[in-house]
Amino acid sequence: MFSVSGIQWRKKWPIAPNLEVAINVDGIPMAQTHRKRDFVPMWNSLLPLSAEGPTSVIGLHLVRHHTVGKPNTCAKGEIEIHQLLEMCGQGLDSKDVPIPLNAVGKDLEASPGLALIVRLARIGRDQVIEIAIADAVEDSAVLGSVPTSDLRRVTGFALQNSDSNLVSSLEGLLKILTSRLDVVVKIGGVIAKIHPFAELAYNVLTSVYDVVKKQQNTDQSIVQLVNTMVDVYSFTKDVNSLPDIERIEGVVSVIVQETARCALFIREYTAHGFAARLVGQIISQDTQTIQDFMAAFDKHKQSLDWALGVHIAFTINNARDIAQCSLEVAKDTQQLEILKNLNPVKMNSNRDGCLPGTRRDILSLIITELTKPVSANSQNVFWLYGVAGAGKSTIATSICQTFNALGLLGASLFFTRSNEASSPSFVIRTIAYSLAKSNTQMASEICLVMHRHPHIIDASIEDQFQRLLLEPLMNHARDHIRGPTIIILDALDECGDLESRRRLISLISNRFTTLPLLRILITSRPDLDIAAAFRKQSSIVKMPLDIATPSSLEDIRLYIDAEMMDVRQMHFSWDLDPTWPGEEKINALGTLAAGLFIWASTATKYLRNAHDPNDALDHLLKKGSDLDALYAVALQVQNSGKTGHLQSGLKLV
Ligand SMILES: Nc1ncnc2c1ncn2[C@@H]1O[C@H](COP(=O)(O)OP(=O)(O)OP(=O)(O)O)[C@@H](O)[C@H]1O
Repeated sequence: MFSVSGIQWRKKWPIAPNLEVAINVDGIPMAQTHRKRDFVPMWNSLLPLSAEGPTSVIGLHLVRHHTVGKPNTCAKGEIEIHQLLEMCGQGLDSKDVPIPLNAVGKDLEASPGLALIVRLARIGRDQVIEIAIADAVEDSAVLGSVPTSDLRRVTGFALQNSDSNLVSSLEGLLKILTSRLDVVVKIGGVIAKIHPFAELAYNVLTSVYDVVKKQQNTDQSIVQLVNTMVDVYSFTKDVNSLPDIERIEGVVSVIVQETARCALFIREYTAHGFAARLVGQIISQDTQTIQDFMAAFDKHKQSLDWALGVHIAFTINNARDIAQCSLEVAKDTQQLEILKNLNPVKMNSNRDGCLPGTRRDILSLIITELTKPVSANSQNVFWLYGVAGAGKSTIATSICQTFNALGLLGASLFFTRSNEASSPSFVIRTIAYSLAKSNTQMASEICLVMHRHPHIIDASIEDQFQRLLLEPLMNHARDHIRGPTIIILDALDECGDLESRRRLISLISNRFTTLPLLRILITSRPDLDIAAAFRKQSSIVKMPLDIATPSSLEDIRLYIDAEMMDVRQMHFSWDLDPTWPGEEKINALGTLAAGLFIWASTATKYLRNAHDPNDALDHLLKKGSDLDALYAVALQVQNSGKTGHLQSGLKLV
């Protein structure tokens, strides 16, 4: 057991220094306590030591870790084993013993009372395991998120399987990591941009935990990786005392995104990777990936320590940059030149995603579905359908942003009727081009196809599908067991017309389900041709976007409430009350919207652009929920010359 007595810091720190005790025996490093952020730390750790004999010297260093830079020893002491045994009473139920320390450097006052308090314990191997694991899950229990029965079960498991220390320690580490992530999921309840990633990482790691429990073998490298993540998440222990969580929001959000990506990797690795490694297929690539993740987490830890310890605004590469770092990009310029011959079109979304805090359930459901482990017979096409203006494209935009940040986005095509590029004939080759751009293996495969079939872009879309997508993906999948790559096709009903998209719809419903590695999210209105083709296909997962659910109605209310801030700002000269137009009227508008975001967005645009916001609001409430009536009110005001900005809003509708 370790604590420290007589500690007097020379400086006043804004937060407690990060301390550990490092122990060596005869100069050989033996063990260290976990790091503790406390002005007077109590580690309470059990540290197994072994020594040559009674004259071996135990060296103890009190080490301070910094937010940046190397750790330094701030006090040290030493004692011979036989002295320690005498002081402790031969180790049987021994008493606390102070080992005097000398202050080193400028951190601590030299004080005669400065000492590490230790106690000897003589224990068996099983007890070592039991204590180590109980110690490991203690943190989770402190967080209140792990029931005691779980604690006992983990310990029990370790004892029964004391030959497979590695597995049990990975299991214990995963348990801590998920309980720490649970804290972050709860923080994500407040900071919406963290939430989807934290929830994804939590769900995936929980499933890894279930797999690991059953495995007899695992890799030391994965144990180290999870250990590194556990270390990064130590900040969750201080959540209640953190000065203000917003200050570290940027760093935490990057960490959580990295964790989600890493969790997906670990799941693939533990589920499929082990068998593949046995036949020696992907070992070097995985080793590199694990090292990259460890390096990234170390970097994030430094950023976090920096943000926690130094009270300055901290700017970090945005998530996109981080994702791009590990994305395999087709760098070969020659390859890029060949790929350009695919004549891809740009159909990116330039709109905003969901207002933070809205659409949580459906976003979480879609993310979970899209990230399920890839297996030969899993469903891989997901169709989100709903009436006009329900909010499908906004959801697709959020999903696109999420997977782009995770580095898992293969292609995204946002069709719009007014854009000539929204033609079925461009779809397959644009997907192929995007996939090639994001993955070097796919780039090589597709370039090979283009070399063999120089006129492939003039071929039928069925041929293009076979040669540019199916065959390259099959070849690619044989050698690379990796997480899913996401393809998004938004507003399929706006891609061409009934006649021109007939073959594309048939291709999607009959052949896309055979594509390995890809997960495809399609959104559309339930137009007859699309509904008829997808309805009968059991391998397509159908997700209705129901506008009448309580959560949809609550989301709209949240949205209107948020938009009113803009309306008040726009009409600052009216000196509106900060709560204008009041809860009752916001609820009335929410009821009129009846789950249709397009109604809410048109109505709030109308209020923003009106001359007299009170007058406009009364008009709106009188006219009821009919969209036509809403447009009529809007046009009436515009024709009377009271607004000059409304037309653009109406065009959008
Ligand atoms: N979760 C949301 N948060 C903020 N705004 C939203 C949200 N959902 C929808 N909106 C707003 O409502 C408008 C309509 O939404 P969206 O275009 O996503 O609907 P849609 O179902 O795709 O419609 P359509 O079928 O006509 O394409 C958008 O312009 C957007 O401003």
